Amino acid sequence: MSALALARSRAFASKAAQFKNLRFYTGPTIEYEHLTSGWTNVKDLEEFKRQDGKYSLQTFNKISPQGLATYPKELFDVEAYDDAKGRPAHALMLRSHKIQEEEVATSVRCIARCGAGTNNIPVARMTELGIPVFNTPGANANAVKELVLCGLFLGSRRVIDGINHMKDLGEQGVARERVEKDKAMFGGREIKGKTLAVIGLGHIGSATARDGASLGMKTVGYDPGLSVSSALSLPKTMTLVDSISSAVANADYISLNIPYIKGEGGTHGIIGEAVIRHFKPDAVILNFARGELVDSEAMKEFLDAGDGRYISDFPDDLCWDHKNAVIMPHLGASTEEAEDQAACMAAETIQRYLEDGTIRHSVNFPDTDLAVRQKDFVRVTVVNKNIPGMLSKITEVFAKHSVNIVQQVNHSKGDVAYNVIDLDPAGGDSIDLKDLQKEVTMLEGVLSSRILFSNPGVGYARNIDGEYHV
Ligand SMILES: NC(=O)c1ccc[n+]([C@@H]2O[C@H](COP(=O)([O-])OP(=O)(O)OC[C@H]3O[C@@H](n4cnc5c(N)ncnc54)[C@H](O)[C@@H]3O)[C@@H](O)[C@H]2O)c1
Ligand SMILES: O=C(O)[C@H](O)COP(=O)(O)O
Repeated sequence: MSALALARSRAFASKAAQFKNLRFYTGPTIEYEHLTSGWTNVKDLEEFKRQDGKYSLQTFNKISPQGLATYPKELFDVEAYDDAKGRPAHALMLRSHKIQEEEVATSVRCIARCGAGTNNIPVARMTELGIPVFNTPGANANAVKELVLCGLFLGSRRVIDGINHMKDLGEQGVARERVEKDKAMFGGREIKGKTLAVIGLGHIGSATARDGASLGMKTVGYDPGLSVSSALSLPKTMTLVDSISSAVANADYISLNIPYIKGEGGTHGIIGEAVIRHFKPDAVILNFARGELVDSEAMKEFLDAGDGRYISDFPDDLCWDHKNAVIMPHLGASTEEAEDQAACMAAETIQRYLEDGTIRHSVNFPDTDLAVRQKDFVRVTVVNKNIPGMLSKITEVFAKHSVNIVQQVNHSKGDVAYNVIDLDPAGGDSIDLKDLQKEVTMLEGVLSSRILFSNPGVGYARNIDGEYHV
């Protein structure tokens, strides 16, 4: 185990001890239902109780064992979704698996994508259901950038064609006599001094631009949502422009590094005829972002017409066998380092959310971090629609139950708002958390609530279209 993984594992072991301490809680009585996350029929309920005291984490895809090892065994059961055979999960972890809503049980509190793109997750629907979706910004960026650089070289020199040709010659036993004559078929050009356009200057795009510049390339970039940290890391000589068409107009190499977003205003087929007509006839397009960004028909016409190249990390129905295309099997993030980093980051994000209610790296929920909960305090989290008047309705329920709120935070993002509220039970004789949670959860506009106290894996309730699921 790496030093980082070991440190994480120790930190979570100390958390486990904290949970154990709660069994010695000696404050006023707290009525607390062993909430079972919507598993209403007896068989499932029994199944869920089997996991009492632990979080259940299920995985899709091949997830790095180093990341999974950061889950303390005394707090987490980790298994593949397919092995769980319908047992409910508290959290799901995946890579490129296209997850369906029916794979997200009512017990699921969060989903983490070990990687950048979340287009394989129905994020809008998860928001409606009050489920945060996390990703791991930057965790695999270096791996992808290195493959983009590889694509840059593959696009400038006919290395793959040359290698295949040598195999043919070898089979015929004529390699030595033909090599010097035949190499004229595979001439190339140099990277230095050429122009690299980078579309999307986030973690991967900005790193690609930096390395392009250090190879002696002129760099041009386009990103309407450029973050301050990315802007500060761009090469000083980079020219920023205000449209994709302007960025690509004089580019010899074009790197796409933007997310795929379906629907109106999204990025489906963004590299279509209207943009491609601005390409230089011999431009090399590097697509290590998503296949759906490129209109295949328009790309094929471009490849047919000139000496342009298409280097892509994704299947393409029309260009896959084109002589000027190099298509790879989605290898960008498939390095040991990237897989470990993404899985460790996702695992930490999930653990912090499940244990403290903290939100970081979510694509649909606001960053939220309330100061550490004191040992005997009860933490309640509430997810609601981001509509006026919700906060006062929520706090009214707490006031009605005469509980003392000691600290709270409320943040919103898009259609959703998230509250973390700490209660001090020492003020009164008892807290009826069971009724309080039901009342809060069933407020119109509330989607779900959790009580972070007592055993892990209990205390989750959802309001699904006016029905209470615990
Ligand atoms: N091939 C792989 O294995 C692999 C691995 C990681 C990521 N990816 C893909 O690469 C994408 C980028 O990854 P990242 O880590 O750099 O993400 P990132 O979020 O750090 O950066 C994306 C950038 O794109 C910009 N952007 C969004 N829409 C744009 C548009 N229409 N035009 C120009 N810029 C736009 C954003 O403002 C942001 O700065 C991911 O969404 C994913 O689809 C592929
Ligand atoms: O968006 C991403 O992070 C990449 O496409 C990586 O996908 P993978 O984890 O399935 O390799």
